[in-house]
Amino acid sequence: MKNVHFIVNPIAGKGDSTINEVLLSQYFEAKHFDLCLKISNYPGHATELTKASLHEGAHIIVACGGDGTINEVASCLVGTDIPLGIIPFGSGNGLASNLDIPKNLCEALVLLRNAHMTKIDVGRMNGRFFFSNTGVGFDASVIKNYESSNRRTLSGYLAACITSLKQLTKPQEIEIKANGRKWKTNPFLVFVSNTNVMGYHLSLTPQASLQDGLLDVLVVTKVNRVKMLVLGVLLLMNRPHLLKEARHFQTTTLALSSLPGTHFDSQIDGEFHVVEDNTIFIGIEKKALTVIVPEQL
Ligand SMILES: Nc1ncnc2c1ncn2[C@@H]1O[C@H](COP(=O)(O)OP(=O)(O)OP(=O)(O)O)[C@@H](O)[C@H]1O
Repeated sequence: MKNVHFIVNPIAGKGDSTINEVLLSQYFEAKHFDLCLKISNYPGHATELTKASLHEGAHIIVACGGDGTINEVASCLVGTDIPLGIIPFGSGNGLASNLDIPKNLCEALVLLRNAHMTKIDVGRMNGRFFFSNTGVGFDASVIKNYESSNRRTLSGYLAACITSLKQLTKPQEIEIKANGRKWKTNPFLVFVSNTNVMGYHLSLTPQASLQDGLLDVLVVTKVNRVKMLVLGVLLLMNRPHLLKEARHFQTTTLALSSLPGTHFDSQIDGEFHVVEDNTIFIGIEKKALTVIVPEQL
């Protein structure tokens, strides 16, 4: 008998998920599977529910939501043998897109039932895990505006980009250390990714792989508004690295530091996060999470 626990974020995406016990029982026969469906009632609740599921002996834990919900659930599974299942109910669904997990609920349930597994890398930013991406600068500002707009759609995301452009101030100078080198720059954004999609099928790092043990980093130095528009167009074409001011590299560690007394606004897997410090250390844990994926992956 396999215990499969589903943790559902009811507000993810359009907030219209139709998952229920009756539907699940059509895919998971009662003689082989013991199912448990839990609903997240507030931010952070999915983490508490996942920890409880681990104590209750779950064999598989399924995050039903977007990258934020996956982050809350998967952070409890890193380094364990308990596989993460994903039902992509989110808006952007960066990790699910990279893993080719279908958005269609029935197809995603068939995939879970087949339970083909693989291991993926996990990013860590100052002790917090990320599975898709993290970033500072313009990227964090967009997520801050996106969250406050309460419109978790592509048009809401684009509107947040425009608001962030209007609010743009002179970027602070930071020091970046990676691959044994260090340099100072005033970046428009520093984006660090484990996945080749950041959400909505858009990508700042189309060459990234979930299984190469490397972080893909895109640093865009100070740019004027025209260049920002060019970056926006290149982003829509998934070719942001073609911008002259964009520098892409791969690394296993990355350290960012700003002047003493300052702090970083960041985003982790699409959720706004204030780093109460002037240093950020980002690393990668190779193949530290087991995930249920399509057989051909
Ligand atoms: N009942 C709830 N009410 C309000 N917020 C919740 C609730 N349950 C979870 N959350 C929070 O909702 C946030 C957004 O969830 P999630 O990222 O899964 O959806 P999304 O933003 O639509 O998808 P994506 O990140 O893929 O764009 C998460 O930060 C999570 O902490």
